[in-house]
Amino acid sequence: MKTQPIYPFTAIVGQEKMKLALILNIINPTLSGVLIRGEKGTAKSTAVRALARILPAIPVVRDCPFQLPEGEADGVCRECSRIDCSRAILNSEPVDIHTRGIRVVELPVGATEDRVVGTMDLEHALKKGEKQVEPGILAAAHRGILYVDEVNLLDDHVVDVLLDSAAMGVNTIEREGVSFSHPARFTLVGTMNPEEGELRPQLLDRFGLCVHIEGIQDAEDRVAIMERRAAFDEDPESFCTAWEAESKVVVERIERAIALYPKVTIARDLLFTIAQCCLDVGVDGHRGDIIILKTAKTLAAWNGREEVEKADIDNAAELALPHRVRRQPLMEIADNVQALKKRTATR
Ligand SMILES: Nc1ncnc2c1ncn2[C@@H]1O[C@H](COP(=O)(O)OP(=O)(O)OP(=O)(O)O)[C@@H](O)[C@H]1O
Repeated sequence: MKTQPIYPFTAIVGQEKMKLALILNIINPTLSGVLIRGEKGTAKSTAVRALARILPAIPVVRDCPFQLPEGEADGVCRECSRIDCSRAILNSEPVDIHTRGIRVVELPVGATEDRVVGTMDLEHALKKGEKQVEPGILAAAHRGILYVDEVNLLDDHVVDVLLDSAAMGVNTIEREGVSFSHPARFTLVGTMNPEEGELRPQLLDRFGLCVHIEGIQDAEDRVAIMERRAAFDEDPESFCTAWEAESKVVVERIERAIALYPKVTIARDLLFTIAQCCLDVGVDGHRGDIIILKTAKTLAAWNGREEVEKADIDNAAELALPHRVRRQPLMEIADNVQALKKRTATR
């Protein structure tokens, strides 16, 4: 089946911070996702779909509702009696593996906890002694990107479940003491317009990175957006071909960074720099410190280095701190660390 052309990632004008936050989460999925706060129509969903499109394809057992590759399959398949392929895997029969692109799964507005987590048919379990599982959105999102538009309008409990899975990489479906777990490792991207209500600080804190996004103010760049979009709509295939070489450069850089990340080191005095930065802006808890450290290492890898520099910490703090700072009621979330420091100094 021919895939629909998607507006290319590299053709997105500006919005560098958002693009970088997305890329860093692809390189290092333990960054626990990105929250994109701000205006509508600023290429948020375009960027996510476009990034997924250029990432290397992955092997998946055909029709597996848990998106498993063959090697990861056994543990889950033993209990996934509903699916024919699991029997084949357990009997060491050949299974049909296919290669497909990274998926972007969108969480529908008003999704319930059952829809997100999945459900189990208890009657079937009691009668037949087999777990009959109805996989949820977290199963569909495994090894892909979960895009949650207007995350601030979701039920708090559902957001909690999403953030738990994003942090632990596992989802557990539980009914009356019967439980079923499956891997659920995905890049979580939440978007929200703060004018429509804030997320609770406890939930904000669990998004690894946060970027503020607004419409581009430069007239020339706005013209570039119009021209590029018009060119894409007129002839999507030629437009994508024209941007292919640039996309390849980004993908190769991501692949090099993924390979380099485990080798990245940081000098101990820079850990003190991170700790002091978090103390200066008044962060609750320690997630901020830990995420700055991981982000700084990921930035070093993205920049082709095996050692973290002070600039990586400054850039990481811009992405990891704005949503983690203690605020007074009705105070807006600051979008840069300088503003945070100033605010703390005048308290
Ligand atoms: N910086 C940009 N570069 C290229 N195209 C852009 C840019 N900003 C917006 N667009 C274009 O504007 C349109 C809206 O973008 P998109 O749907 O990605 O916005 P969004 O931020 O996801 O909006 P919403 O919050 O309403 O879901 C698309 O046609 C997209 O190509």
